[in-house]
Amino acid sequence: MANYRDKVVLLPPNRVWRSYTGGALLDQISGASTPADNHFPEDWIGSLTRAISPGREEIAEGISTAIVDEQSCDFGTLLASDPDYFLGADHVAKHGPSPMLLIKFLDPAIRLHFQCHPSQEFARRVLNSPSGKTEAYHILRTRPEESAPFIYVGFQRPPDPADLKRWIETQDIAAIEACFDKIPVKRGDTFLIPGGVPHALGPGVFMVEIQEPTDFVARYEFQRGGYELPEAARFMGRDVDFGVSLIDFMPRPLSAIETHSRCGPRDRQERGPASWQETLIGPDQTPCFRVGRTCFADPITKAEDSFYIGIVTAGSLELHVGDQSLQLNTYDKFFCPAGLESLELRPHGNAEILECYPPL
Ligand SMILES: O=P(O)(O)OC[C@H]1O[C@](O)(CO)[C@@H](O)[C@@H]1O
Repeated sequence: MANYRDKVVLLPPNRVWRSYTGGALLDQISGASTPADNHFPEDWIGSLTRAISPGREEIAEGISTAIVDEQSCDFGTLLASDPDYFLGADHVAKHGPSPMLLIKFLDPAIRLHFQCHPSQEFARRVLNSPSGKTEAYHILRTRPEESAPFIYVGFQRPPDPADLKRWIETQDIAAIEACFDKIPVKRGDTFLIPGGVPHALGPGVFMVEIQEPTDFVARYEFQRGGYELPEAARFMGRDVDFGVSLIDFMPRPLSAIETHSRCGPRDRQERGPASWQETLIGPDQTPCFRVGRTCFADPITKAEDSFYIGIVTAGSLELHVGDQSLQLNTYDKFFCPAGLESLELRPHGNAEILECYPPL
């Protein structure tokens, strides 16, 4: 194993097949010569979660590779070599040797399927899993051809469950879509989507997704972008009643979305004359993860109580820790071990880091 102490761990691209299309921007970020949208619209970051994709059961897709001390290794093997150092003894005592976190870049070219994920309570009760799939979106940018970028987070007009079941069976997508209003999004917005809340991301919305570490999804739309979902991939190998049983039918008018789904920033703490750290999602909003952001134009020393996955969401900087010195650019991402006391960050102009923390 590489000499990993007193170093951050870099997380190179880890593209994952999905049933929707996108990824041209991710290609561009990683320097591909001919960026193109295809069925690899996501980059899973610091992932120990295996993707569940129809027809790809034999491929161990989703698990991240890590780079530490200039050596490439399996991220899970690295964490397992010293869980208390990487994750923190308190985290390991409470949650075991798993980060309990999954972060992704999502770069959809098309609107995603109408879908819903189990809540933690549903996952524990029905799926024998400690995690459901509560998720959060932090919008990074939107494609210029999308003049009114949006997401759907429902229902604004909840249907009767029996009607919804019929619309799913007959694929009356217009009727399903009519249960939602478009929620406009822009760079810097953050939304929390608890398990049980039906949703669909709009086209061209490039984001960081922070979520519980599972790939559980029920999809109510069977065809998107010319791809037909096999039956087993629609309701996690179960039937339409199971798919509908995941859904929370509580009405969520746009005013409630603004109050409950749109998050932060708050709890601003000054870190320098032109630098601060703030909370985007705190433990009072979900028990599943926490999200913060550091905006800085001064050199700062950054110390945290727990491990986190950091994503440079604007600008560029030099990161110094011990004898490690790294140049990080926009959309670079890294894992900062719990055992690492502090980092020195020297921005070139204005820079911004999104911090994705595990549950408490
Ligand atoms: O059902 P689809 O279109 O493959 O989308 C699945 C994707 O949707 C999300 O749940 C976001 O809503 C991602 O986490 C996931 O990878």
